[in-house]
Amino acid sequence: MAQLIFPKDFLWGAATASYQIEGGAADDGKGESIWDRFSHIPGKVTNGDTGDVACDHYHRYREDVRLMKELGLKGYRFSISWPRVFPNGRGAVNPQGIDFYNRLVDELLANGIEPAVTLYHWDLPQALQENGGWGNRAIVDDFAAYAAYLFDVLGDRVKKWITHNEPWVVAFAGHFQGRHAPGLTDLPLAVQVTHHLILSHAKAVQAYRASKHGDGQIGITLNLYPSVPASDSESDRAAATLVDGHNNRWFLDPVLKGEYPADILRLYQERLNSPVIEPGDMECIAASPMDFLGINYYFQKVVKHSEVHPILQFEEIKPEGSEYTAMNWEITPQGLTDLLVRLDRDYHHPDLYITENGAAFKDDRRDGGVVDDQDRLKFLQQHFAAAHRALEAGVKLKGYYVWSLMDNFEWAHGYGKRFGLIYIDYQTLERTWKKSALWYREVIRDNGL
Ligand SMILES: OC[C@H]1NNC[C@@H](O)[C@@H]1O
Ligand SMILES: [Ca+2]
Repeated sequence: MAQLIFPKDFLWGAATASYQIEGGAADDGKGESIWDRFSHIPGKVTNGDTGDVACDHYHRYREDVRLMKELGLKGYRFSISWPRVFPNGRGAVNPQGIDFYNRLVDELLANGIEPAVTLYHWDLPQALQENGGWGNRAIVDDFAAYAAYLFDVLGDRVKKWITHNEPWVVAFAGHFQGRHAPGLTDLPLAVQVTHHLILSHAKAVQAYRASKHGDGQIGITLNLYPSVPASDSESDRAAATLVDGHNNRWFLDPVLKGEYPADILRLYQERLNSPVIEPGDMECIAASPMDFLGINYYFQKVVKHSEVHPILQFEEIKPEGSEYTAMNWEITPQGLTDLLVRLDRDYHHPDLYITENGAAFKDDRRDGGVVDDQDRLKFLQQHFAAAHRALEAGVKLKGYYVWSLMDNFEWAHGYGKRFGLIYIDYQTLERTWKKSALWYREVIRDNGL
């Protein structure tokens, strides 16, 4: 019998994303995405891995839904490949592309699994990137039109929508650090991209409210983490505040309070002359309240002051004696509790979903026909317990999607980093259960642990 019982109707789920699992990168009329382009540039992705085939979910989705059913998932979070639906980003729809998502949604519903759809999880149509992509303000209307089309076609059956996945990563990994598509290294541009992402989120929310199927829930997913000063020195505490502003508050404040945080806005506008905010933008953002906040949680960060960059004056440290995942991320379950309690306190008690939490480990041990991933099972156990502590503190946590349903393309790391509850053999595409999946099935059945 479980000791930690979760609320009735708590939504236990798992998450994936289109470019990471679908494959079929040029099948049935799909257009090129910026990740198709980026992953084929030599040196960008470990081992030269690409999403050409991935888990071949595009062809194997019925088998994968069957696995979700066996897992007992209540919900499944997945993303739609914009260029599979609009090969050129706008204009003509690809009927075979939207047909795939219609079939997937119907298969989920037929198996009693609630779909949660992410509109954008990084695979922008390459045709739009040719026009400047997220750096060109015209993208805001393209995104709103793309969203409105999906609300119209899928909105009768899909009642949970997420506009963006991790806008910080889209903006800064893709336009400043250069380690993600489109591989740019321009900080003022990255900040301008954050504004276009947030504005496009607001326009999509407004399009949802205006759509004939707008009776569901819509939100955004942010990658958030507590930032802890490495010492109690003034400079380290200032660095932690800067990281909290740069990674967390810059996104939380506009989507939940309708304004950018003053400290970060001043820093960016004085030092970067960015973002350009046009008259009416902030009113539009403030006038587009959402129904829930999605949180992707993996770690907390310990930061110290650093001159490594003239503006982003912080550096992460890796505490001695801690446990780390295969991504070299410190394992910090208490950070999840602290984050959830903080969000509840500082942002007026919003409905929250953990839209991603999970870990990569080597997954190189077998126990009979099952992958013996005790480290992932323990990671999830600790983080589910941490979420339960937040529930006990009154946080309105409504559900938890484990990242990920299956091993998949981990962006610049390729296929070498395995986050799945289900193991993928990339030679045969065979799916194999891991012990963490068998354990998760019990948690869902008992609604607790
Ligand atoms: O790094 C693990 C995950 N993090 N959030 C976004 C996903 O696409 C990643 O695979
Ligand atoms: Ca518009």
